[in-house]
Amino acid sequence: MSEPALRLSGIEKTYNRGQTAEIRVLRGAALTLAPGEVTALVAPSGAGKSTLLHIAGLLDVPDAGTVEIGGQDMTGASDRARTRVRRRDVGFVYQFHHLLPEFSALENVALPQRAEGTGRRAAEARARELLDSVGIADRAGHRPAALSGGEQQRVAFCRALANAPRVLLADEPTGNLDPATSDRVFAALMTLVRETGLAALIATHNLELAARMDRRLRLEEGTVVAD
Ligand SMILES: Nc1ncnc2c1ncn2[C@@H]1O[C@H](COP(=O)(O)OP(=O)(O)OP(=O)(O)O)[C@@H](O)[C@H]1O
Repeated sequence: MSEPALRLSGIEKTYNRGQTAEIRVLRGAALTLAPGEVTALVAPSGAGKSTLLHIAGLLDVPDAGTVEIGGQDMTGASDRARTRVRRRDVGFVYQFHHLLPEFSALENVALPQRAEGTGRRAAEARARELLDSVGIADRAGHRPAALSGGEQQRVAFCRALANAPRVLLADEPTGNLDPATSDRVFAALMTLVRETGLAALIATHNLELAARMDRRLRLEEGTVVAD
């Protein structure tokens, strides 16, 4: 088997450690994502899926356990190394899109590529292609404030994929979308996954969507179990 795109093992995370309000969110959570596979992460609200996604995406550090991305163990890596791997290998779609308000949709999608040294024309051409794949090429010149919630979500999705990451981590990426648009975004994702060997972990409450993914995992009492 090829090397996992992402491997988490023994992940522990407690908020407010040592205080009376201590919350032990992750208790030995573990999962492995293979390239070219879309995995659903289903969890009730508050179960810790955002915490797990942030740790997997190197935005937060666990109290214990290891995070490997593309076979590289990130435990104890410097902030600089974590930032480099995050930018190059991880795409993130957040629940709230975090688009930059002063830039157009096209620029928002092109920026991560520019940060990695891609020239403007090439970055914008790819951005346009991605926006087209989710049906919003005609909105490329609009700023986020002039886009609907669902359009913003699609821009965020394109931005996450702009640098052709190894791993896509998404928190309710189709939450604001109507069923037809959600299908379209999901189809675009599946095409990319099959074409590029991207590994995707998609947190969702939508069981119908989860049923269409390759694999389903559940976050339960701080551990990850197969559904
Ligand atoms: N920075 C923090 N400090 C203290 N507690 C936190 C912090 N972040 C999250 N928590 C708590 O940890 C638990 C898990 O939070 P998390 O955001 O990971 O849940 P979630 O499964 O993503 O929830 P939702 O589906 O509602 O977004 C919750 O009880 C939350 O209140």
